[in-house]
Amino acid sequence: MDIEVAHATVRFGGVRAVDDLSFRYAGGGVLGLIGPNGAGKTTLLNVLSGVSRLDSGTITLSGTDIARLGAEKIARLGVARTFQNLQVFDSLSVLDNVLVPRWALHGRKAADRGSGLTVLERVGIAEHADRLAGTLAYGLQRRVELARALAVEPELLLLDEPLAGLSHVEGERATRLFAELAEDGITVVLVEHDVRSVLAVSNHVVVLDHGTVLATGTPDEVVTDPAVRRAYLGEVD
Ligand SMILES: Nc1ncnc2c1ncn2[C@@H]1O[C@H](COP(=O)(O)OP(=O)(O)OP(=O)(O)O)[C@@H](O)[C@H]1O
Repeated sequence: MDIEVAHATVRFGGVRAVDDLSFRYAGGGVLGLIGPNGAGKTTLLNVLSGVSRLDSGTITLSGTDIARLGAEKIARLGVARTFQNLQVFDSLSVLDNVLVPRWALHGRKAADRGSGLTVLERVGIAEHADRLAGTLAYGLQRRVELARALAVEPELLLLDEPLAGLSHVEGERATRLFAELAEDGITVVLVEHDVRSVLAVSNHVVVLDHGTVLATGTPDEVVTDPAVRRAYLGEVD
């Protein structure tokens, strides 16, 4: 899914969380979004998914201007996301956690057990289908959350800090899965503090700072960018 952000601005009182931000991504693969704390990464995901509104500017997804659409209409365009803090229904089974969003978006017929199990298999938790989601270990709950997002069969998948709290092994497994999802044709936008993992899996990286683009390019290009090295490593020219 092609993403075009043009002069996007989101204000919170006096703070410009996103400040006249513009970039274009042709879609497919993994777009890594990195930047220091408070750079505006989550706010950008929020406007891409309709959780927050732009104050000015436009965001176009494969030709559709979403700036004034609500979250449900954006979801119907094929956009799904995960959150920094887990969004899992603790008291529902793992299977029902994926069937609820399928039913909500695609209707009752799309919410049969078999289709739910297919999604759970994709993230490797089908064996836990009938357990209450809240009883699973944290790393597995993260996978339930990812399964909930995949359940609606998105074209664009927005991941906010999906590796936070995972062990090294779980993180590597998750990163491999993101690459596979991209190979399946889903455009993945990855916001993540673990820069090494972002650089390893992304085709293209946008580095944000103070709500605007500090650098953009391939992983190799951004790591050698002097502005990025200054922002991250405190290096001087
Ligand atoms: N709801 C809000 N109300 C007020 N200020 C906010 C709100 N949400 C974000 N901000 C401010 O906007 C700026 C960008 O925040 P945002 O959470 O988008 O950054 P981030 O890059 O995701 O940061 P982090 O890496 O710490 O999650 C910060 O200065 C933040 O304090």
